[in-house]
This record gives sequence, C-alpha cells and structure tokens, in this order.
Amino acid sequence: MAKDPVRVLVTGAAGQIGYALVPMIARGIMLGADQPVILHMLDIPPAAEALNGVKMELVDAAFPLLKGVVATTDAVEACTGVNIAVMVGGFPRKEGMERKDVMSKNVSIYKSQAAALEQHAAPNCKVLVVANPANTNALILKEFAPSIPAKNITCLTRLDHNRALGQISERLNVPVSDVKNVIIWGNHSSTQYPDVNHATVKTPSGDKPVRELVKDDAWLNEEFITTVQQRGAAIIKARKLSSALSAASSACDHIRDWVLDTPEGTWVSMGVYSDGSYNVPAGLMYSFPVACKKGEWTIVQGLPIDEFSRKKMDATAEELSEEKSLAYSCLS
Ligand SMILES: NC(=O)C1=CN([C@@H]2O[C@H](COP(=O)(O)OP(=O)(O)OC[C@H]3O[C@@H](n4cnc5c(N)ncnc54)[C@H](O)[C@@H]3O)[C@@H](O)[C@H]2O)C=CC1
Ligand SMILES: O=C([O-])CC(=O)C(=O)O
Repeated sequence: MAKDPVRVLVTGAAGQIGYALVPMIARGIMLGADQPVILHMLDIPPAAEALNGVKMELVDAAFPLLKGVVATTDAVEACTGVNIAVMVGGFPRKEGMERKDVMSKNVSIYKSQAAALEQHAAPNCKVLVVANPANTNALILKEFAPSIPAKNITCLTRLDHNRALGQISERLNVPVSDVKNVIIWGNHSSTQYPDVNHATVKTPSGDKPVRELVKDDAWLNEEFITTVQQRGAAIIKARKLSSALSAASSACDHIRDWVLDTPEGTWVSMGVYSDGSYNVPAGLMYSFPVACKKGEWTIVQGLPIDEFSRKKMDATAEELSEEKSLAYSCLS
C-alpha cells in the first residue's frame, strides 16, 4: 500500500540552499524512494516572486513522489501540519563576517517562528535548524516553543561531519563511504572540534583506526582540524557565496538518519540539547556523536576523552554559552 505523504517545511526556500534542497526532498533523497512528500516552502515577501518561480520549477520537474507544494510568505500557513521542518531561512554570513555578526538578525526570526511551529506543526514534528548561528537559533527555537519536546529540535553539524570524512578520504585516498565515526563536538563555528580519535576506515583486514592509517598526528591535530573548522569560510572565499549543495545534501543526511536509523556500529554528528553528557554543560545546543533508532537519537556514551580533546570540547562549549547570553541580550 502506498504510504501517506509526509509534509516537509523548508524555510528560506527561495534562497540558495533552498534551491538545492527542495529537489533533493522531492526526489526521495531525504525520506526514501518510496515516501511521498508535500513540500511547504516559506520565504519573506521580497522573495515571493522567486519562491513562486521555484514552485513552477518543481511542477515542471514532474517528481513522482511530490504530491503537493505550498509556497507562501505566511508562517502560519507554512507551518500547518508539517511533520518535518528544515529551517534554512535567515540572513547568511558574507565574506569577512563572523557568525556573531549575523546573530541579532537571526535570533528574532527564530523566536517568532518557534511560536508558529509550536501552534501549527503536526504533533511530534522533527525540527532541523540550518540557518546560522545554527546552534543558537535552534536553542532559541527550543526555548520559545516549550511544548515541542527538546529532543525534536536539532541543528545541522552534519556538513562539518561530512567535511571531516571528506578530508580523511582524500588524505588516505580511500572511498569516503569506507570512513566512519568521526565526531564534530560543539558549535557549528570555527571553534567546533572535529575529532578523529574514534574514527575508522574499512580495509580488507577489517576496520582500522584513522590515526593508525594516517600516521601523522601533527597533521591530524592541526591542519586537519583547521581545514574542517574553516571550510565554510574557504567556500565563501571561493564562491563568494556560502556552501549550498553540500549544506542541502547534509541536511538530507541528517533527517534521513534520524528518521530511518543510522547503520549498526555507526554514529553521526547532530547538534542536540545537551543533557550534561561528556561534562558538556546542560542547556546548550551542542553537537555530539549520536546513533538513531526508530526516529530517536541518543548520544553515544562512554567514549574515552583525552586531555587535548577535553580542552577543545570545553572551548567550543564556552563559545556556545557566550552566544546564548548574546542571543538573549539581542532579544531583550
Ligand atoms: N549549518 C550549516 O552547516 C550551514 C548553514 N548555512 C546557513 O544557512 C542559511 C541559508 O543560507 P543560504 O541559502 O545560502 O542563504 P540565502 O540568503 O540564499 O537564503 C536565505 C533565504 O532565507 C530567506 N529569509 C530571510 N528571512 C526569512 C524569514 N524570516 N523567514 C523565512 N525566510 C527568510 C531569504 O529571503 C532567503 O531567500 C544561512 O544562515 C547560512 O549561514 C549555510 C551553510 C551551512
Ligand atoms: O560558513 C558559513 O557561514 C556557511 C556555513 O555555515 C558553512 O558553510 O559551514
């Protein structure tokens, strides 16, 4: 029997990530090749005409799984009945700007959209915040939508996770699909800590630790980390626009794994509401290693943390605490 359609909201759908993301969703890349979808697309009035153009292209592409499109500038209409909300709308970082600079423009958007989601989304709606500052926007959304369970609100660090896999794959000249279990700890910012201490590569003689294969701790502890931390800025420098196709693809990976499970023995990175695991202060939206089963993520527990990692995990937590205070000061 055919499945009922799932309603997926994409905010900022007339923007660059939106333009890459909506066809991926309509093709089944986010929710599976047998899952019909109805797309809800929200943007602001100045982008209404462009949004309508995206809707026209979705019709023209004749996607078999796409059962309907709502394109609107009304947040209530956009949020009504949605099962999944991918929050991309906001003001992006431009060359030379730090994520802090985009804070005040974005947190007020997330406060008001929290209310629309809380009141109008389907029960148990899963939320992924992509727009920067992603962790803090997600935290504000959580704080101002108290009836949505905290575990349903997440932010995107899967792009950073995938960037880390990509760097290891290139360095070792192995397929990226053979590399797994890197971790992004903390903030989606240049203080994030990409950790390879538990990552492995599939080889003909079994899974081997990345450190053993790379045999260059200096590279792993310095250049690898800064390359991943600074990748967003490097893309902006090269394209004069921030990452879009990789961000869209990673957003699909994030939701797909959350809804359809991570493979046994594999974890991914997601920004989630901290419960104090790994001595990360509770109450921050912090990226952890998570495994997903039956639509629920759980933080992978018990990984040994060395002193080098501890310092980096604490530094990114510190930045998130500062962002949280700054966000509240922007709202007051
Ligand atoms: N977490 C991550 O890994 C990544 C996050 N980003 C962030 O994603 C966001 C989107 O990036 P792009 O698509 O490149 O930006 P963009 O500027 O091309 O698109 C943003 C869209 O949001 C719309 N928008 C603005 N305010 C809105 C509101 N209140 N409600 C609904 N829509 C609204 C704009 O009109 C625009 O169409 C940015 O904040 C960017 O920094 C980008 C790459 C990776
Ligand atoms: O760096 C930016 O502003 C865009 C982004 O979040 C990324 O590419 O990781």
